[in-house]
Order: sequence, then structure tokens, then C-alpha cells
Amino acid sequence: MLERIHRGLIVSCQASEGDPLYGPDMMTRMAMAAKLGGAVGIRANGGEDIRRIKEATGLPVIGIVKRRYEGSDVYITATMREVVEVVAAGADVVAVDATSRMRPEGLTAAEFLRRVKQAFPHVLLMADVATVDEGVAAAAAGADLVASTMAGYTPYSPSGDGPDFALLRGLVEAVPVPVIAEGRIQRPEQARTCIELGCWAVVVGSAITRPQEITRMYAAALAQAGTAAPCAIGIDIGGTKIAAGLVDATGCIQARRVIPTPAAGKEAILAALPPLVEELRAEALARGLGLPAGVGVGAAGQVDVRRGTIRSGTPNIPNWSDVPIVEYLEQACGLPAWVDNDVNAMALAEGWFGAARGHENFVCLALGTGIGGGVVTGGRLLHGAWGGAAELGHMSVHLAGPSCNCGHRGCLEAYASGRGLVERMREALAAAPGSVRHGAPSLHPSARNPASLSAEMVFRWYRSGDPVAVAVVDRMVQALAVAVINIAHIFNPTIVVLGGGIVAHEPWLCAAVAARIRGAGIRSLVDPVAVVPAALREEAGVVGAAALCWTMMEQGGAK
Ligand SMILES: CC(=O)N[C@H](C=O)[C@@H](O)[C@H](O)[C@H](O)COP(=O)(O)O
Repeated sequence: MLERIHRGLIVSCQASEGDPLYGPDMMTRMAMAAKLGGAVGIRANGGEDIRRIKEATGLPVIGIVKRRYEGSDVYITATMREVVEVVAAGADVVAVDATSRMRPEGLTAAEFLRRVKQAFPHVLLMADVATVDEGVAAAAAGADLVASTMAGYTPYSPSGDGPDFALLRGLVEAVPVPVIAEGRIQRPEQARTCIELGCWAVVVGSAITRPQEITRMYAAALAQAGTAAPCAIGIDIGGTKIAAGLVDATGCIQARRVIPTPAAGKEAILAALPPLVEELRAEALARGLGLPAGVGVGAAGQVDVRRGTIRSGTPNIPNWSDVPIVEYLEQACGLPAWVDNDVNAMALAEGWFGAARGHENFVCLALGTGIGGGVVTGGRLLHGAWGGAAELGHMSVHLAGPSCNCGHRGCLEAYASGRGLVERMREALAAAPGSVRHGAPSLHPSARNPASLSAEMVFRWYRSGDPVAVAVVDRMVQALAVAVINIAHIFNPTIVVLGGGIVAHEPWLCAAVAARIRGAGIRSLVDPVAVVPAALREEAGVVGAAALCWTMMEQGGAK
């Protein structure tokens, strides 16, 4: 029997009294329809339903009897009376509540499970639990299967909108018997995730057999249509701060929350996100914007967009690798979620609301401490195999150039990022120490402490005509021009958007780069390319992360 249901879908066919579908005729039809759809088993409530469904479908049946007893909240096969009813009806598995709550006859779950096992050793016993501890205790007491059925239905277990993946993961790790995923599994991808987490089988009820609940979801969605501007939540996770915003359909941030990035790393950062989402969701409802379309996350580093994980993040955040952020947010917040690299998110923001509006083929370069890239081609972000494409800062623009922290030589980042610019200036000063003309060299901070050099200083000296700074900045512009020519040759964009902190302070760089590329390379590709500053500044991260939701939904990634 266990082999028959392995990795399969079990459909719960239950209707309580007062439900228009109540009664064994209707439930048997439901079960037959489920069988036609590929169900490998049925979960049914009550002796008559169990008997009829088993007879009509021939599928394995998990039987329960729901009955309420005064003085106890346990209602799924709560006493031996219900167990006898289920077994007598011919169920293959008897499922019982195995939570730690007070039972009607004053027994503990373990005592009850032991008695059931003793009375009916040939029937498989399934324990419906709400926590990992309850699952472990149930298996120790003789349960053959443990199911997450009660997660969110006891006062001490968290209840979200979707399945409790964290509980399932914990059960799979800790419980020595097969784990059945059950409870609030609403979409096929969620069911699939349960199997990928190691669950033995998946039970789905309401999303298949309770039409009133399915109808309610649709009706609620339609009620929002046209009455509220769609909005989305964007979260920009950086090394020093996490910025989250409620972004409306025009790209305006309606509400904003900023917190310092928790220094403790992965767990602490993840734990900080759901409260931000909750606050912004409440803002959305309070402002009449309706339920946010989803949560988009922009994160520095390498993001696996297919799996929704941060593969390896910024070194500024400890332990920020292999972070299953999408699954975590969906489970914790009950909203669809997406994640992408922060500069990809910035590119989306510029495409939806900024300098690249109306362009289908464009490239963004974000010039900050390092350099990130985002490529949009044919209206879509270019992701490569898993999302790592467009590391344009690590495009080499000089074969024999300085070595870069990526291990390569002559990367754009080594010339045109804040860090690269400072390093080049430091080298140049070391080669010509007396050359800072404006401002006495003795006062020159780098003369005393080269570590205090900043990109801002380099640009200040550049403006004052210092020949070393002029040469260093000129090389930066030249490197950017070579990069843009390469970009034009490879991607054939109509526009290249330069953003990030450096361009926000030095927007003239765009015109300087544009002047340098004219007449170079393949004319038909390079000449028409406009080089423009980003329109969205600090807000690009949050707006882009929100735009990620709309983009993914529009491009068929709706969840
Ligand atoms: C908590 C409780 O009483 N659960 C019951 C258990 O049999 C059923 O009402 C659920 O429909 C079943 O667990 C499947 O879950 P979902 O309908 O969420 O897919």
C-alpha cells in the first residue's frame, strides 16, 4: 500500500453537514473524478463515505471520522469509537489526531496511538500532527505515517496561507517514517515542492474538492479588479540596509520601510522580512490598493532565478549563500515571491518607469563599489542558464590590465567602479607622488594615509585639473566606452543606461562615454546607441524588485 501511494496525489473528499455536497453519493463521485485525474488515494471522512469510495474507486483510502467531544478540541478520530468505525469500513489507513492537545478520554496522543496499534496491528496508522516534536513522538508510539494535517490548526502552530514547508522539512529530517504533506496545498507547484522536500505523498483537499472555497478565491480577485491599482512589494537587500517598499502601478513608492541589514546573517535576515511584508500588506489594504501582487526581491550577488535562491551573495553579509528566499517568503507571507540580482531589478525599473521606458533592448550598468549589469533583450531579462548572466563589470576591457578580485585581468570594474577608480588613483599617485597640483601635497590626505582615498576625492581633483586624477578618470571613461562598444556588438541594444552612486553624482560621465564611442567599432551597431543616466536613483532597487513581480506575472511566471 505504501508503495502504491509513493510520490502520488491523495485527494481528500470531505464535505460536512450543511455543505451542498454533503453525503456519500456526492463524495463518491468526487473520488471517482479524482481517480480519473490521477489520484493514487483518497482521504475520506465517515464510515459510509469510506466504504462507498473504496468500493467505487478501488483506491487506497485514508479514513477518518470527525466528531466533536465536549471539553476537547481534538475532533479527527479522537477516540477508539471512531477508530473502530474507520477500520470496520475497510480503510487502508486510519488517520488520527496526534497533537499534544487534551483528548476526550484524557489519554495522551502516544497512549492513544499505542492502543490503536495494539487493537489493529494490521491497519496502517497515520498521525495528524502540527509540530516536529509531535511527529517524532507519534512515530515512537507506533505511527506508520506522519502527516502535517494539523499545522496551523492548533493555537501553538503558525498558520499561513499556504503549506508549512518549514514543518515538512523538519518532519522529513526528524521522523523515521514516511511524511505525508497535508494542509493548505493550493497549487500544483506547492505539491511538487512537498515531494522535492522528501515527503512520501501529498494530500490535497479544498483546492480540488471544495468548490465554494475555490469560488471564493476567484470572487475575491474579481472584486478587486478595476477598483484598486495593483501594487507589489519590492525588497532590496544590501550589505548595510534592507529597503522595502509598497510600489504602485505607476512606479511610485507608496510606503517605505528601511532597516539595517541584521549583522548575524542568513537566519536573522530572513526572519526580518515577513514583518516588513506584513506591514506593507496592511498599508496596501489601508490605502485601498488591494492585495499586493507579490513580493519581489533584488539581492546583490549571484541569484539562481530558476530555483529562487541566492547562490552566493555579497561578502558583506555573513553566511549569505544558498538562501532559499522565494520558498521562505512564500511560505511565511502567503504571497507569490520572486528574486533576482539587484542590477537586473534595476534594469526592470528603468524599463518600466525610467530611462529605458519604451525600449525592448537595453543594457544597464550600475557603477558603485563594484559594477553590476542587467541586459534586457526582446523585452526580457537575459538570465543565462540559471540567472548568472550579465556580470558586465567583469568584462575585460584590457588584456594586460590590473588583476581583478574575480581572478580575471583588466575587468571594467577595475577601472570604472568606485573601488577600481581608487585603486588606479592610488597606483598613479605612488608612481608620481608629487603630482597633486591643487591643494598642497602635504595636505593631501593620500600623502599621509592612502587608505583614506575615495572616489569622490578623485573626481574633486579631476575637476580641479589635477593631471593624475584627470588621467585616471579619463581611463575610466575610456574603459566604459570600450565596454559599451562591446555591449553594442554583443547585444545590439538601442540604449545603455548608466546608474549607481557614481553616475548619480557624476552624470556627465554618460555624455563623455557617448562621445568616445562614436565612430568606433561596427558603426551600424555602435553609433545609434544612446548612453543615458538612470532615471531612478536610490529607489531603483525597491521599484525594480516590485517590477520583478509584474514582469514575471506578465511573462507567464504567475504562481
Ligand atoms: C484541519 C482539518 O480539519 N483538516 C481536515 C482533515 O481531514 C480536512 O478538512 C482538510 O480538508 C484536509 O486536511 C486537507 O487539507 P486542505 O483542504 O487544506 O487541502
